[in-house]
Parts: sequence; C-alpha cells; structure tokens
Amino acid sequence: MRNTRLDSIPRDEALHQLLTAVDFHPEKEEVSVSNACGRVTSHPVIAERSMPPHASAAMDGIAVQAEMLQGASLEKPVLLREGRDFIYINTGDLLPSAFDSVVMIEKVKVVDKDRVQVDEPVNPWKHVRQPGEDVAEGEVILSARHTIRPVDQGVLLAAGVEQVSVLRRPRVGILPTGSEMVPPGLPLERGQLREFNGTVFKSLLEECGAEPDYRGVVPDRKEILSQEISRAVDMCDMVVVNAGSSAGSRDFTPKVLQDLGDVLLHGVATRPGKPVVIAVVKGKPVLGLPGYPVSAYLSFDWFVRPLIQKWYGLGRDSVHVVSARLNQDVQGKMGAEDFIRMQTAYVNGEYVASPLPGGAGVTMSVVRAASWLRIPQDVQRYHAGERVTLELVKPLEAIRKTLLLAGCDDPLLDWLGAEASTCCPGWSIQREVMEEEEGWKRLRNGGCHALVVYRRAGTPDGFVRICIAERDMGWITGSTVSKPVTCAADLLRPGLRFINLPPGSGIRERIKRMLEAKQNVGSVPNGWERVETSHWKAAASLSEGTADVMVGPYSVAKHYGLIWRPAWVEPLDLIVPVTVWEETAGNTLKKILLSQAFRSAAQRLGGYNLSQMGQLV
Ligand SMILES: Nc1nc2c(c(=O)[nH]1)N[C@H]1C(S)=C(S)[C@@H](COP(=O)(O)OP(=O)(O)OC[C@H]3O[C@@H](n4cnc5c(N)ncnc54)[C@H](O)[C@@H]3O)O[C@H]1N2
Ligand code: MOO
Repeated sequence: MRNTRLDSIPRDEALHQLLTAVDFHPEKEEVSVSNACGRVTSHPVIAERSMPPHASAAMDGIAVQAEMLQGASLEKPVLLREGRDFIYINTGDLLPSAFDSVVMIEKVKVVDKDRVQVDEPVNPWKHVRQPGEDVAEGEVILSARHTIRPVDQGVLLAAGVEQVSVLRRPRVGILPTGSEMVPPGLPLERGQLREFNGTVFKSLLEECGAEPDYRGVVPDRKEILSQEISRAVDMCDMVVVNAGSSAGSRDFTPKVLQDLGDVLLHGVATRPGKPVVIAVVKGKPVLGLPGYPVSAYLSFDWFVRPLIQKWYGLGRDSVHVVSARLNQDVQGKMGAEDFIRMQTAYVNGEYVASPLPGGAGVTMSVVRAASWLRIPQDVQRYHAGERVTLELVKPLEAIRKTLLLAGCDDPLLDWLGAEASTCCPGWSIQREVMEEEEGWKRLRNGGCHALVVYRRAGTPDGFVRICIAERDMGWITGSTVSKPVTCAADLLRPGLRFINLPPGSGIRERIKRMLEAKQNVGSVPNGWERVETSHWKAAASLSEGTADVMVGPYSVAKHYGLIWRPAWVEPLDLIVPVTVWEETAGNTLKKILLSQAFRSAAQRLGGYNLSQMGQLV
C-alpha cells in the first residue's frame, strides 16, 4: 500500500529531531600535513619547533655588532673590514653568534673589495628575526575541531609538525534510486534519464569534508532497495537515498526504512523539498531526499550538511544576506516555508531582485540564482516594491557586476550573456522575459538595466536605443507536419498543434494582426494558450513531436533541424536609460555588443543581420 499522507514538520524541528537522534564518535587518524587541507583537527596542535629556529637576517645587507657603529655619522663614518667586523648576509640567513644586527645593503657604502663604510648607528637586533618570531616551540598553533586551511598547512610545517591528528572523515553512502536513471557515462535510451543528483551530492559532500561513497543506481524494487540500504548502512556512517521518497507507487524508501529501522518523520513543511524521510538504522542516520533536483539540493543543505557539522563538532555556516527591492509580487504556499530562487542585480545604486521561473525540476533556476528568498510559513506573499532579505548564493561583487535585461526573448541574447565574462571579466547577464509594456515599467522603476524590444519606435527622452541585430522570423514546423506552414492563416489548419510564447510577446500580437488582416477575426490557432517561456524551449517541444508549429527566429530552427519558412524581419533593439548607458554597466554592454566574440556567436547561430550591431539608432 502506498503512503499518501505526508507529515508537515517545520524544517527546524525536523533538523532538531535528526540531530538529537544520532550521536557520533569519530576516530582520530594521523595524516601528513601536505594532505591535510580541509581535514578537521582532533586535538589542539602544539608547535614542535620555533620558526625561525634561530636568529636570522630580516633584510639583505651586512651583519654587524651594533656596538661597532656607535657614534657613526656622515661626518664620522665607521670603516668595517669583511670577516673581522662584518659579513655579507641575505634575508633568511642564519645570523652568526658574533653579530647582533643587520644593516640594510642600501645603507652600506662599499670602499673596496674588503671594506665598507656605514654612516649611521644601528640598534642591537635591528633587522634580525628572533627565534620563534613567527611561532615558538610549545605554542598552541591550532585549536581542536579546526578545519585546516592552506595557510594552516604552512604554519604546521613551519612549526615542525609533519603529521597531524585529524578526525576520520564520515563516509556517506549515496544511493540514487529509479529504474529509469542511468549514471553518467552510459548511453541513454528513450524513457531513461541521466542520474545527476548523485554527482551533485558527491561534490557537496567533498566540499563539506565527507567521503562520498557513490553506490550506483538502485532500481525500483523494494527487496533490492532494502538490501542496498542495509549494505550501505554497514559500510558507511550515514546514507543518503535519493528519490522514491514521495507518494508514488514505486516510492519505496519510507516503507523500506520503516522495516529496517526507525522513521523519525516523513515530510517537512517546505516547498520545494517536502517529501523528505528521516530515519535511523542501526544508530546511523539514513535520509531519503526528494528526487527533483532543486528539492534534492536544498534538502541536502538542510539535513546532510548539519549532520556532517555535528560529526566534526563544528558550528553552523553563517549565511550572507542582502536587502533588496522586489521587482514583482512573490507568492508563497500556505502552511509551508518557501524557497524561491532569485535573480539579483544592482541598478542605480540599489539591489533589486525577481523570482526565477521553474519548479523543483528546473536545475537551471538554481544555476542562475544569485540568491534565495525564504518565505516563512506564516507569510503568504511579498509585494512588488517591498524590501526583502535575500540569502546570497553569489558574492555581492558578482551581483554588482550583473546586468539585468528585461523584455523579449531571442537565442542571440543567451550569447550576449555567454560572452559577457570573456570580454568583461567578472561580468554576467541575466534576462527576464516579459512583454514590452511590462518591461518599460520595469525599466522606468529601476528594476533592470536595459529592455530588449522587437519594435523600432521613437525613443523617449532619457533613454538610448542600440541595435543588437535584425532577426529573421519564420514559420517553424517539425517532422510531424508534412505540408509546410507559410502564412498566419496556415496556423489555423485543422490538426496542427501550435505552441506560443507568453501573453504580451510580440509574436502573439503580430500573428493576431496578421490573422485579422485576412478576415480571421477572433480565430486563434489550436494551442494558442499553450505557452513556452523561450524560443529554445518551444523548439524542443517541436523537435520531440509534442507540438507541430511555432513562430520564431531562424537560429532555433537551424539548431534543431526544423523546417523554417520566412515570415518577417524585425529589429532586436536594446533600450537603456542614459544614466545606465553612461556608467560602468553601459560601458560593459557596449563592449560586449561590439566584441568580435559576440559577432561570431551571431554568425554561428545564423539568421541575423549584423550591419548595425552595437550602434545607436
Ligand atoms: N501525488 C503526489 N505526487 C508527488 C508529490 C506528492 O506529494 N504527491 N510530491 C512531489 C514532489 S514535491 C516531489 S519533490 C517529487 C519527489 O518525488 P520522489 O522523491 O519520489 O522522486 P521521483 O518521483 O523518483 O523523481 C522525480 C524526478 O526527479 C528527477 N530525479 C530523480 N532522481 C534523480 C537523480 N538521481 N538525478 C537527477 N534527477 C533525478 C527525475 O526527473 C524524476 O522524474 O514527487 C512529486 N510527486
Ligand atoms: O517537495 Mo517537492 O520538492 O515540493 O518539489
């Protein structure tokens, strides 16, 4: 029987239950300091030797007895003979016991092969590093439970420590489940999916100092899952089972864990990430994390990372936040804590943010996110214009170098972003697809740096218009259509499944006008309300045969090998406020638009006239 009722335990409470149910006593092991980066010390570490071990020169020059230079002046310089009164010495050299100070070479006047002259006195121990100046034998150099960093490796070696006692790394079993999942490197057949959460977990585990044990994909068979979890529990200190944690007919993880040990809870009050199972088997934590990649990623952070911190007895990581103004309303779900992936940029001296589209299956939303907006369980909605606290994923410096473009979609704009960092190091471009009217509002409110439009009309005062390219738009059909589509009226052909761009997109308006001009007032193609947010995504549906026809740029048709018939040519312009255009952000845009890399990308994509690229129009 399936379990269709999930708990709704607040995340903090779920974590508390997990952390109080398990106890770790990691063994200690000795590792060589050169391999100790990232390891956690088991004891305080004491310096075994002083650094420097002996008095040594801190500057290049001559070693002298300070006494000899007493009273030296311009009028009465002191003459010194090499070997008797001084020796030449270099930074770091041992200071022979006959000397107590160093005179910098700049202050030494060479008289002849054996003699030098110095015309000022020197204090005893001047420019001499005393034994133990850096670290003295017996000093505590690192505390217990300290994560060793590169600089710590340096001090350990300096202090004569070659082997350091660290806590054993927890071995964490990774068990991706699903008969349709295929590990990286093996060919995929239709109906199969690439298993990638396992790799994400593996790297996250390495990042937090654990030893991942990727145990391969477990098929959807209850007995096998049970066997594999048991084995993993025997071999590892903790186990992460991925997918099969929800209410599907093949979601066996909760049941299997119940049979093998104690299930503490099944279901946390979060979106995404709800179907988490937390269990203890033979005293070891076993977590069933949801399969959707965003949910998997988040729930790893909520539960696995703190477990590893508990293993080592480390404190929790601090979260860096920024306060930003919301570009639009953001809706949470009743009774759950929401985690929204946010685009974040710095426009006209202010941080602004908008939610990224996509559900828990859209990994790209996490890839693109600069920050997270956490909506607590008791908040339902944040409003446009409201200031919210965002948890940073990218450093503020990267956010300050992010150009946010609103407006229409085109594959060429992906390449504007793709080439941004090549011609302007550190810079990136984020886009938000929206209708022109909405885009103008956004631009005027300072919610983005620039607006991409497909119509060339008058440019209001205070803005400049730059041509990106002219694009060839056409009627695109896939292999499901035998007779090509060559005009708007053809879209009405019975049986054709059209795929559209979101309301407000230029294509919608133009097709409507074209149909009206042909006396087709009120008729729309079958599938008019079926929407994809980008030309790429619409073309992917045509290529897979789940839609028959779309209207879009030549570039996507070419990429997918779809049939393309010309419909119209339109400009792709960028509207930028003068205040932005004349600042660093505007200069960066200019540089990318005029770069050879961007031009070459447009030529590769095909279907663009580049004669005015990057010019004010
Ligand atoms: N009737 C209900 N259906 C679902 C519910 C629910 O409460 N009632 N919850 C939904 C939510 S929320 C989530 S999250 C998913 C998670 O379910 P599972 O943990 O059982 O995951 P699967 O269904 O096996 O996988 C879903 C999906 O995730 C991708 N996936 C899975 N494993 C991997 C992997 N190792 N690497 C990459 N991608 C993976 C894949 O696209 C799967 O199709 O359930 C909803 N359903
Ligand atoms: O819990 Mo699911 O992870 O909401 O998407």
